[in-house]
Amino acid sequence: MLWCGTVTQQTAHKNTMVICVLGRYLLKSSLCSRSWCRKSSLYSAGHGFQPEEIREKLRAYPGGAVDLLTQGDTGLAVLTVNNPSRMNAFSGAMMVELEERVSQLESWTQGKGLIVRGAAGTFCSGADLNAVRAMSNPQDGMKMCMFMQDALTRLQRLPLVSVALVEGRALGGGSELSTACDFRLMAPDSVIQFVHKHMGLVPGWGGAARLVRLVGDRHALRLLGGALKVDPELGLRIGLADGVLEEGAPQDGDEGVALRQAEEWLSRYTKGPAEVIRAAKRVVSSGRELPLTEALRAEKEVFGTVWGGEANLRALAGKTKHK
Ligand SMILES: CC[C@H](C(=O)O)C(=O)SCCNC(=O)CCNC(=O)[C@H](O)C(C)(C)COP(=O)(O)OP(=O)(O)OC[C@H]1O[C@@H](n2cnc3c(N)ncnc32)[C@H](O)[C@@H]1OP(=O)(O)O
Repeated sequence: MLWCGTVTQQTAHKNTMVICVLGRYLLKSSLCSRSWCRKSSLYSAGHGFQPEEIREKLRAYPGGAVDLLTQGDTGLAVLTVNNPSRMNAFSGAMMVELEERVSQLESWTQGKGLIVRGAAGTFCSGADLNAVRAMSNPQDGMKMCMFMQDALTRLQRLPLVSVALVEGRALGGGSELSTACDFRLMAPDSVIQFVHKHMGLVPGWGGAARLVRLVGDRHALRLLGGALKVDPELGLRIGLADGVLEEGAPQDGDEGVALRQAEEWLSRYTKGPAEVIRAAKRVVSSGRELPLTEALRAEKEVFGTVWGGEANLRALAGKTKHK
């Protein structure tokens, strides 16, 4: 790794800038050599995880879509679970599309923030029960479980600040999807409910592991054991919700109101150079997932990608005090 030292002369400054940019490029390319952040899967063939075989099986259950809109000017993206006739339940084909959208976002190097929402004013009612019935044998269930755990873990690890915009209901797998985002914003009348118990199940898309980390083991056990309906007040109290949208439901079906509120909320945490915002998410991800020593080493590597970087040098050259 090239060290980007401080410089005194203007010419040296330019050379150092070039060296720093090159050094950071070399660092970034090595940064995600660590399994925890690169696009590798949680599972391997040894676990019976054959992604292409599973995709083919899931595509046999069509319906709905997972739409993605990226905004180059703001660095914000909106991912919409779109199956309104089924309360945005995930068909098998939508599970495959979700993974495809996550892959697109993994390649979006200028991305800073992500809003995950549902169409038609409701979030997501989990897996499509018709698909669930058709895949109820243990082998298919395990394959769907590994596929969705992998896709949602990769979504959570994106170097973008993500927020679930929860309107209406987030049930079952829908509640699990909300936990794969960094934050959750809830509409005043919305509900997050881990209904799995009523299905004779427990979460299978990674929602239990993430819920314990979000709210602690005791609240997690209450939500799973009791299939409790989490409204915004309870969500804020236990730390599952990070904000509540203002009253004043969308007028005349203007779904945009909630989305605009979510964009404004998220922009507080994504304003600034993309490389800095993405680095912030990376160091938090490593702190969230790794043992301390490894997290410190990962932090050092990420720090090296911004130390002496354009944003850093610009800030150092500037005279502005930070409010
Ligand atoms: C690991 C994930 C886990 C798993 O895969 O094991 C799951 O996520 S399993 C699924 C867990 N989700 C549920 O159990 C929710 C089931 N749905 C409901 O409880 C209700 O539909 C509700 C509360 C979402 C909405 O109720 P409401 O009365 O407002 O509307 P309807 O029930 O009439 O629903 C409208 C329409 O949508 C269909 N629908 C809703 N949810 C699903 C779903 N998960 N899969 C398939 N279809 C769903 C519902 O059948 C209605 O269709 P219609 O043709 O009009 O009967």
